[in-house]
Order: sequence, then C-alpha cells, then structure tokens
Amino acid sequence: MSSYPAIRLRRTRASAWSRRLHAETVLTPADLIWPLFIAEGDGVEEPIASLPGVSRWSIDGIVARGREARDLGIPCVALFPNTPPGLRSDDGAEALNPDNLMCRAIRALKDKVPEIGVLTDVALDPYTTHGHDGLVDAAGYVVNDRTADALVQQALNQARAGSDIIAPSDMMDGRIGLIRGALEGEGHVNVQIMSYAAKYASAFYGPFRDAVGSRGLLKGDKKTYQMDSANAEEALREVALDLAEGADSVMVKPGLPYLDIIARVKARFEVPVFAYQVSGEYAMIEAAIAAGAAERDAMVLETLMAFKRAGCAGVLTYHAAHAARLLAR
Ligand SMILES: NCC(=O)CCC(=O)O
Ligand SMILES: [Mg+2]
Repeated sequence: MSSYPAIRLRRTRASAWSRRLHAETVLTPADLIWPLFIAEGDGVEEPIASLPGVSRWSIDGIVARGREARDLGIPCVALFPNTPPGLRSDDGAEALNPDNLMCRAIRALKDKVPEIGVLTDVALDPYTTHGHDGLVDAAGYVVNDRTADALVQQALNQARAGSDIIAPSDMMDGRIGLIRGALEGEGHVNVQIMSYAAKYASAFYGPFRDAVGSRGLLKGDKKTYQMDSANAEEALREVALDLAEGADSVMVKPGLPYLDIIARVKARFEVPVFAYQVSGEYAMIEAAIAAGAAERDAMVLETLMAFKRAGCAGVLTYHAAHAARLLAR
C-alpha cells in the first residue's frame, strides 16, 4: 500500500473547470460600487496625480461614466464633489444648496441613467475651509450635535435631488437615527442609508483629499471622530448602534487593512456589509504595478475577491470599471 495520502486536496485544483466548480466565493460586476469625483464645468476631465487612472469629471462626464457603469453591469456609483474654493466656508453651507455640484450630478444621473443606483456621501469635508467633516468650535474640536443637525439637512438635500443611498461618512454619534427620522418625515421611505459605521482615522485617505480638494485645507487630523486602528470591539459597538438607529447596510473603511473587522461584523450581525477600498489602497496597488512589482489584472481581482471572502455584499473601489471589464471576459 502507498504511504501517500488518499485525501488529496490538490485533486479538485487540477483543472480550470474544477477550480471554477469548487469556488466558494464569486465576484461579479454586481458586487461593485464605483466612486466618481465631480468637477465644475462642461467637457472637463481633470486627472488626479496621486490617483493615476482616476479623474474628476464635469457632470456630462459623470453621466457618461454612469452609462459605462450600467453597460458593465455595475449597479451603483458613489459621488464626491470637488467644490470650487470660493464656495467653501467655515460651516460648509454649500452642502445644503439644492443646486450644488452634488445635487446637479444626482439629478443628471437619475434623469439620464435611471437604471443605476446613486450613492451620495454625507459629511461636510468637501465643503469646509478647514477640511473637517463637521462644524468646528473655537478650540478646533468638531462638535457632534450641531454637526449632526447639519448632516440631516445635507441628507434631505440629497434625497430631494434623487439620491438612492445616503451614506454618512462623518462618524458623528447619533446621526443615523436623526437622518432616518428626517427621511421618513419627508416621505423618502425607500431612500436607503449605508452607514460608514466603522471608519478609521487612516493614513490611506491622502489621494482622496487631493481629489476633493481638501488636503491642503485640513487642519490637524480626524482622530477625535474617526476610529483608532487599535480597536475592533468598538467597531462592533459602532455597527450595533447604526443598525439600531435604522441603517440598511454598514460599511467598514478602509478595506484591506481591516478585513478582520469586516469578518467580525459579518459574523456578529449577518447584515449587508460593504467595504471601501480607499484611495491609498488603490494608489498602493497602482504604484506596485508601475514599479513592475505586480501584475494589475490579477492583483485587482485578488484584492476584490478578498472582500467577498471576508463576507462583503459589495465593495466601493476605484478599480470598479476595470474589474468589471475583466469579469465580463
Ligand atoms: N468619505 C469618503 C472617503 O473619505 C474616501 C476615502 C478614500 O478613498 O481615501
Ligand atoms: Mg457611530
């Protein structure tokens, strides 16, 4: 008798058809949300140096990206405005303007590409002169309750423009319940809330701040409201609260460095969990490719599969269109 094993896990890996048959996790274009940056103007494309391959687009370009998403089978896009400097203020009041860049982009997408979902970010950082997500007191502290009141108004402004998913990314306490109540009060009963429930104060957000024009403006850091990377149990408390307050789905952000959080949230709550593979992760992957250290297609698909394997319902990723093209092959 052979001393070699009868149980051979390599048996099912021996051919491509068998590997496909035994795959435990599936990644499809329907798992992807494509973040898009909006610029003022017409016919404008502004490449973002720290996010090679990603541009800001004027609203006509956003609509074109929306059509591209639809044709690739991507169900949803996420919008972020680069507010012109003259419209930024201490209190970020432009966030409440019904004709701001965000609202005009929402209306254009819902009018021209009604087949896709539009997710909109709720936080004041693209609109403030200090780059913080909320209102700042004399000592520079981001105040919770007055900020939450402003976020409620911002969320209503986006819902009135046609947003499908309100995504508060600010990490103020209590804002999900307040926003849910206000949406219900105005009859927006089917507008979803995807809460950035566990958002960490991270070194991976730099290129995003370039993209929305807040990098040079940001005073200090966001550690008094975003989470400490040391903490996991606290993430579970954050998620529990946002679900109790009415979130339809929750997000963990950043993505790859926090796969343990995603897996724990999914195991504990069994609700739709999304990950944001953030700008610094995208830039890191692209830098590795530019340095000849990695092959783009394989690396993009492997990282996205990791999110699905960890339990995600979907992923916000700047690689969404590229990945969807690969998956269509
Ligand atoms: N509220 C949205 C983000 O902060 C995105 C961060 C990133 O992509 O780095
Ligand atoms: Mg919270």
